[in-house]
Amino acid sequence: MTSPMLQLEGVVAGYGPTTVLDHLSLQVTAGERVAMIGRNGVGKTTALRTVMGLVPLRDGRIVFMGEDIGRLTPHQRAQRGLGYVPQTRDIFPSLTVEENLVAGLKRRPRAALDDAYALFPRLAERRRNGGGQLSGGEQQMLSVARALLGQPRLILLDEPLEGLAPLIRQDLLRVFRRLSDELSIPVVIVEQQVDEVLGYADRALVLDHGTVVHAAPAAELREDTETLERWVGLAVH
Ligand SMILES: Nc1ncnc2c1ncn2[C@@H]1O[C@H](COP(=O)(O)OP(=O)(O)OP(=O)(O)O)[C@@H](O)[C@H]1O
Repeated sequence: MTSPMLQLEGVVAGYGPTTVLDHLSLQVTAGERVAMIGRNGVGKTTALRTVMGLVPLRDGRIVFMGEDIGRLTPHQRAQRGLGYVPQTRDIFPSLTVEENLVAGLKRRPRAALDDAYALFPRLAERRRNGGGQLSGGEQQMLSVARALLGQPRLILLDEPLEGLAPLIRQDLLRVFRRLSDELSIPVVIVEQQVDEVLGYADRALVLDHGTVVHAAPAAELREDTETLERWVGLAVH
């Protein structure tokens, strides 16, 4: 079996007196697309933020590419190859699309922008527009493109489809597919659009009270209305 790229073992984390992640364990292997679903407030965002070091680890281990990263700063984790696209769309509204991308280049040559534009032709068309003038879908594309300029080895996406029209959601999912299919970048995606994300992912993890309560191939879970109703509170068809 391929060794996991990312491994969480008994992760405990929370805010103040509240424990949100309660011995969360999961693994992600190379090129995989993993969906994380569950009701509101079960800890999905907290799980991604804890992997990035934005919420401190209280117990357990986080291992990335064989290294225990649980005490590293968010910046160090990003340097190790963890990419993160937060729910809040991480862009500068007062800068143009191109300036936003340049800010994400770090020390990479400017030619790397061509890769971003190839992946998102819409951003090439809008390169001189201000970030704040973009549609929600375009802002999400910019946020993802910026994260990719950091050359992540694994990318964490927090509700990237939220508030977007169906056609834009499909556009984004097509790009996310290329990440794993063509670039072998595994994707962990938290999403409320359960039907669409299960159509996209290989494997699904259902969270409740900060731990995995169900794990299955995504296609299988998509048909499993009983499990979805029980843990996610909705039927997808
Ligand atoms: N900064 C914070 N300070 C205190 N409590 C927080 C903070 N962020 C989240 N929480 C609480 O932690 C719990 C888990 O939140 P989290 O955002 O991880 O859940 P989620 O599964 O991502 O939910 P949603 O689907 O609504 O985004 C919730 O009860 C939430 O109110």
